[in-house]
Amino acid sequence: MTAPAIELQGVACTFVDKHNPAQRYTAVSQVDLTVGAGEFVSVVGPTGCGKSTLLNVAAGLLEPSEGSVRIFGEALQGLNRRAGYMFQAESLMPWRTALANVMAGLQFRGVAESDARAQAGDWLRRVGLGAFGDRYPHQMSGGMRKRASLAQTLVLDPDIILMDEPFSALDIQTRQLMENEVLALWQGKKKAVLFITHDLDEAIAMSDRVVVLSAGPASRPIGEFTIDIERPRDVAEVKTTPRFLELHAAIWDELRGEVLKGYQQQLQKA
Ligand SMILES: Nc1ncnc2c1ncn2[C@@H]1O[C@H](COP(=O)(O)OP(=O)(O)OP(=O)(O)O)[C@@H](O)[C@H]1O
Repeated sequence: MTAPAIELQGVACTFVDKHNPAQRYTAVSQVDLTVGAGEFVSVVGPTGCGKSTLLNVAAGLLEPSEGSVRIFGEALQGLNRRAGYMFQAESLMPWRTALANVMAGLQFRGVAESDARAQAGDWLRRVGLGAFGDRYPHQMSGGMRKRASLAQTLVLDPDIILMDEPFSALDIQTRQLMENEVLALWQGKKKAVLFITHDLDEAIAMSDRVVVLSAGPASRPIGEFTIDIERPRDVAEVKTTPRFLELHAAIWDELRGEVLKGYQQQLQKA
């Protein structure tokens, strides 16, 4: 049997309070989470519960205070070099064109310039930006910049893709286009995806499995749902199917109480 692409076991992350170093805050605790090779898993949960923390642990950007992280069966040490990331924030370098941005990762890896240029051009075409390689980020729309970021991530051919609310800044139509494009690309290559989102509709429409986190502190998975909706999917169409609505109701039932708790905590903090 192939080892899971990502396997978190008994993970806890405790932070020191910035304002009061004597205080500790345990964001997540007792987290077991796996993503199989080629599997698309979304994590949903109330605001501030620790979704990004878990993604950072899987990326090797944050060492957990407890527990273990295995990547394709091997203990993760330092950065996860089998993973590519796509975060909410802009990842493009403003002083580079779209093509130069997509080429950059390959060049850092020592790929010859002509080869890097050809591969980057190929990925720009695949994300619909073939004619825009010479544009700078400020000359592109938000959707185009996201496409370029996607090409920038996928050109490195990672076995694992980590996505933290990558489309949350986009308008709904552009967002649906991007979601469908990601699904089509994923369907072709079947990478393992760990996808963080606030949006339950998006999580269900995209994923093979949705994991629900409890409200913090010491947030942990409290529910796991297999999304048995056939593929290929169109994210807009799938939302009108009876099975989608059934799954949505079941997951929301689990999530609602936690969202309310998370909201109360935010109010108390404010
Ligand atoms: N480096 C850090 N130092 C201190 N506290 C941190 C640190 N990183 C995260 N936290 C705290 O851990 C908790 C979880 O944060 P995280 O960003 O993982 O949540 P999230 O679920 O991704 O949030 P959101 O839904 O708002 O994006 C929050 O209370 C946050 O303030």
